[in-house]
Amino acid sequence: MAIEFTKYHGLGNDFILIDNRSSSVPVVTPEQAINLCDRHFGIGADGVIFALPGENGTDYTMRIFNSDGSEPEMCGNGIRCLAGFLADLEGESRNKDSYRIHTLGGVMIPQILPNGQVKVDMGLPRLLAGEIPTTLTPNEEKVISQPLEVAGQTWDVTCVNMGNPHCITFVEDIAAIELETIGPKFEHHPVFPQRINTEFIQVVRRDYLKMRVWERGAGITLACGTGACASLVAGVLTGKCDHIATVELPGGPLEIEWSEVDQRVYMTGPAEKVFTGKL
Ligand SMILES: N[C@@H](CCC[C@H](N)C(=O)O)C(=O)O
Repeated sequence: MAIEFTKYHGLGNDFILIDNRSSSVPVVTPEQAINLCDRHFGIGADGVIFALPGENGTDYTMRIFNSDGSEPEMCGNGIRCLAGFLADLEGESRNKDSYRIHTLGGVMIPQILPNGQVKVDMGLPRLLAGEIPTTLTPNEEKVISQPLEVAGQTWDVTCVNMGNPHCITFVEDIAAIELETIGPKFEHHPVFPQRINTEFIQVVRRDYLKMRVWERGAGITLACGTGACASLVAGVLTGKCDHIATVELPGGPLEIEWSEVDQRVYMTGPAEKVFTGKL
């Protein structure tokens, strides 16, 4: 069976998008996703994203496999790409600029703006240790500026769940972090039973953060949307940044707001179509 796909990226965080609207079961297995994501022997991507029929009254469902075949609950850059993909699939029959998307991390609402950027209502951040999940503190407590031993060093970490789990550390200079060495040690640390995405943040100004990320199931990526949202929330919780800030990633900037009105997090950034193909 031939399967059509479209390659998209959000700030260099790249995905293979598949039209899966006629079935609730992804047409590609996690093992096949690993091969498709391979940058030498496959198409090359950080993950495979499926546009499935909506559940619980939503317009569509998004599922995603990481490049290691694991299934995360949410993907920020991916959901912007999905919005662009759905708009393309709907073509002239499209009658709205925003979608309610069911994900394993909750309902997300991407809106395609007149300038082509996509603004996503990412919902409420979850902060309790049991919601991250982490065993760093008791289940009902927040993990804000807690010490964590990783690779013989004590790191000051804050944990935020944006649909998926994140552990954020503020540092003087993100360039000095040996991400490929330390990233896997955070990801597989026993205090994170579902593994973790790890962000290192340098505060340039209260409204400008620089970020590098080691993603669970994908390693170093050029950008992570949920990670940028989680990092801004961590910055507010630790008094380091404002509620609205630009987060600069290796692939480019995202605009993030943790609304003081409705406490929801909003992310705005690009979604770029690269090419289409057939498997
Ligand atoms: N790059 C994504 C996050 C993808 C999922 C992540 N690797 C996980 O396992 O949670 C983003 O833009 O949010």
